[in-house]
Amino acid sequence: MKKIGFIGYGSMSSMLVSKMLQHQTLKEEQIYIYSRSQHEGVSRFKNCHPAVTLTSTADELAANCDVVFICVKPFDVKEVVKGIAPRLTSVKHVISIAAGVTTEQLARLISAPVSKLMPSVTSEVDAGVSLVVHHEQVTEQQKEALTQMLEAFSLVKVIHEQDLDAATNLTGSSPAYFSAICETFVEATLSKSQLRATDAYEMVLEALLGTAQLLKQKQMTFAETIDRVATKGGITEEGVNILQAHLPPAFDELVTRTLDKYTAFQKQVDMQ
Ligand SMILES: NC(=O)C1=CN([C@@H]2O[C@H](COP(=O)(O)OP(=O)(O)OC[C@H]3O[C@@H](n4cnc5c(N)ncnc54)[C@H](OP(=O)(O)O)[C@@H]3O)[C@@H](O)[C@H]2O)C=CC1
Ligand SMILES: O=C(O)[C@@H]1CCC=N1
Repeated sequence: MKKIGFIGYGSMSSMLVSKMLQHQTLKEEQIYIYSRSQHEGVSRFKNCHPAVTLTSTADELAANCDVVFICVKPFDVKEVVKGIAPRLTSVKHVISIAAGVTTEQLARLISAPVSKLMPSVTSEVDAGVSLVVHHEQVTEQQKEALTQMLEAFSLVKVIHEQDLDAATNLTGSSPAYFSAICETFVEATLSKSQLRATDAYEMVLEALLGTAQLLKQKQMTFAETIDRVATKGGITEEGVNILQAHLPPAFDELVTRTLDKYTAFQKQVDMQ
């Protein structure tokens, strides 16, 4: 039975561990966690899952585990990985979830094959996409094992690293973008109506869910959905026209600025 370790027990790693346990893709006995701060969430998790091993150092975790997930913030990755590099030999598999740190940057530090995973907070409700990139030397068995760990609670897409940052905008980041759009939409509506905020929130939430279900279950395209709702010469058409006029520059800037930030992160990691 392979031992699977998680370095860092924050928002994403706690979600990944809980989901893997819930869907029984991992057993408690297989799981090792190293939490630098050993915060309350870690002890609560250990109380619920007594067979999980909490290690007192990252080195102890790396020495014991076959697969090591690096779940720390981008600028902490290098320090963590350098500290355990001698343990990350060619028989192990290292999986980093840090945005803006490439597999190549990690491969330069260790002998173990490296993959990158971009999870999504939407996997908390068994939805969303897990983006995966494999560097050279990751074996077919390791690729398959990672897919199996993730596919119970997400759609797994294995892609080329050159597209990872752009794809992350559509997956891992988009719940924040959709929320920002809905928040603005609700605020504008509230400023011109007597609706209660809670009702407006509920209305937009149900509409959002329904739209996603329509698109998915009926396999409707975005254009078809717009056509079904925006009657020619009607009211919605007016709203769609406004969005189609104003959104392209906003999204163009969003994509440009976020991709530039990934590049800046990579450069900063190189300089560390
Ligand atoms: N939030 C999201 O939706 C997504 C996040 N990501 C990536 O996931 C990574 C983690 O993000 P997220 O979970 O949101 O962030 P959190 O701040 O919730 O978690 C980061 C964790 O890193 C740990 N940590 C920091 N420094 C060290 C260190 N030197 N040694 C050991 N552990 C350390 C801390 O864990 P502890 O206190 O347990 O030591 C902390 O909880 C980031 O790199 C981010 O780019 C990727 C896709 C989506
Ligand atoms: O915002 C971030 O840095 C990470 C990457 C994807 C989602 N959250």
